[in-house]
Formats: sequence, structure tokens, C-alpha cells
Amino acid sequence: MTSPIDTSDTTTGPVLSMHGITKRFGAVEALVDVTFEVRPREVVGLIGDNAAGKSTLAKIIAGALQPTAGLIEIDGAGVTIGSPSAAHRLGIATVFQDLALCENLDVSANLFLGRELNATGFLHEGRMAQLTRSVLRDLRAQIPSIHTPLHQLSGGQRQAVAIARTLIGEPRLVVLDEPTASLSVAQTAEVLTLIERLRDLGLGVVFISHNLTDIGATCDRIEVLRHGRNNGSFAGSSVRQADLIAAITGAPGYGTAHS
Ligand SMILES: Nc1ncnc2c1ncn2[C@@H]1O[C@H](COP(=O)(O)OP(=O)(O)OP(=O)(O)O)[C@@H](O)[C@H]1O
Repeated sequence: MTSPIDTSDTTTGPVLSMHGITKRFGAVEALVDVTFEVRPREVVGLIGDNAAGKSTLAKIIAGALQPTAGLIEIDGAGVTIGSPSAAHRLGIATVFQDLALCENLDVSANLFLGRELNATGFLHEGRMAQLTRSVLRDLRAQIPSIHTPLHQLSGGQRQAVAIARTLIGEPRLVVLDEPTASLSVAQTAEVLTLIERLRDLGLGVVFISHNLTDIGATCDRIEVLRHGRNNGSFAGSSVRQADLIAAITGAPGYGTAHS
């Protein structure tokens, strides 16, 4: 339960591979011929201006939207991610900005929300508590107690609970949509550390953000979308913010797709 794929070799094939992804909403082309890949043990930043198509791509990965065209592969095999539960079965976990947690429930109950363990018809609270502690230990998340109600936690701790919740399903890939938005500097640092832990656990991570400092500090690779198209791919370690901004805004040299 708490041992996601332990893949230490980043030369292995992508866990997620998307080619020619197009998504139309009527006349609106939200995504056009997009390519996107994530390898095990890799954090890929997905950035772009408002309406660039980031959330649409995340929703397609999460099974909440279907692409109009394109090919999706998980571990090299073509798949259709027809629903959020299909994504879950394929080892894809997504944390959207609303976190989808319950304020009045405690940490452990939130981790198992909607998928409580049953033993002879009863909630198996002891086992859920054990797994909750194990997942939080794997992440080294700073949570006061697994019995603390969610409404008593900080924004960063809530994000930690939402990220810990993804590990219950033994994911290969975790998609985080703006996980540091509206967090303090200290809470942001904690969440960035959690993202690095997910990578250390062998997972592929998609990190969507408008914050280029957070992206630059954490990502192995950064993919830029502009007007629904690929508009630049950068190695995280060596990237300059000016180059990211140029790709996001379409400065000269970055005005076309697939630069
Ligand atoms: N359900 C929908 N119906 C119609 N148009 C949509 C729908 N969802 C997204 N769009 C359009 O698709 C485009 C891409 O939107 P998307 O939300 O993916 O961008 P984004 O990069 O996530 O933006 P932001 O950073 O502002 O959240 C926008 O023009 C948006 O208006």
C-alpha cells in the first residue's frame, strides 16, 4: 500500500506518454497536437499563461475529460482513460486545487474517503490508521496527529493530506494542479519537499504552477504550453526564468509551437 513503484532508473521508458493530443470545446481549441511525457522518478513542470491548456491536459490525464484526438500510453501500452476511476486503476492520482477533502473528518478518514477498508462489513479503522501513519511517514509530512480534524490544519498541511491520499492507491503518476497557490512561504517549502519525496518514492510527478521559482526549484524538466500548443521544453537544473517567461509569453524565438 505504501510502496509505490521503486524505479531508480530514469532511463526506463515513460510512465505516461501523450502524442498529438487535441481537445476542442466547440470552436475553442484548448489543446492542439500536444506531446507530453513523464518518466518514473521525474518531476515535470507544466506551465503556461492563463488559458494555455494546463488544466485541460491535467483533466485528460485524470480521466475527467476525453481528448478529441491523440494517443495516450501508460508504461508503453495504449490506453483510454475513460473516467477518473479508470485513471485510478491505471495508477494515476490527481490533486486538483479544491483538494476534495472533508473539513469535519480527521486526517485518516480523509485519506480513505470514499474507499474505506471493510472487514466483515465494518470500517477497519485500525488498519486505516496504520496505513495513514505509514504513508505520512513515507512522505515525512508534518501533521500533528492522524486524528486531527482537517479544519484544524494549515493550508500546507491540507495539501500534505491531499498528497498523502494519492499514495493510498499505489500510484505510478501523481498530477498536482497548483499545489502551492495561496500558501505561505514556509508552507510552500513544505509542499515542494513533499513533491521531492514523491519523486524519491519512484513516482512520476506532474507539477502545474504559475510560480516559476517553485517550478525551477523542484522540476527535472519543464514543459511550456502556449495557446494550447507545446512551446518549449527545458531542463529544470539549468533553466533561466527569462527563457521560461519568453516561452510562456511568446517572445521572439518562442512564438511557434514545438520550439
Ligand atoms: N469546459 C470547457 N468548455 C469550454 N471551454 C473550455 C472548457 N474548459 C476549458 N476551456 C477553454 O480551454 C482553454 C484552456 O483552458 P484551461 O483551463 O485548460 O487553461 P489553463 O492553462 O489551465 O488556465 P489557468 O492557468 O487560467 O487555469 C481556455 O480557452 C478555456 O476557456
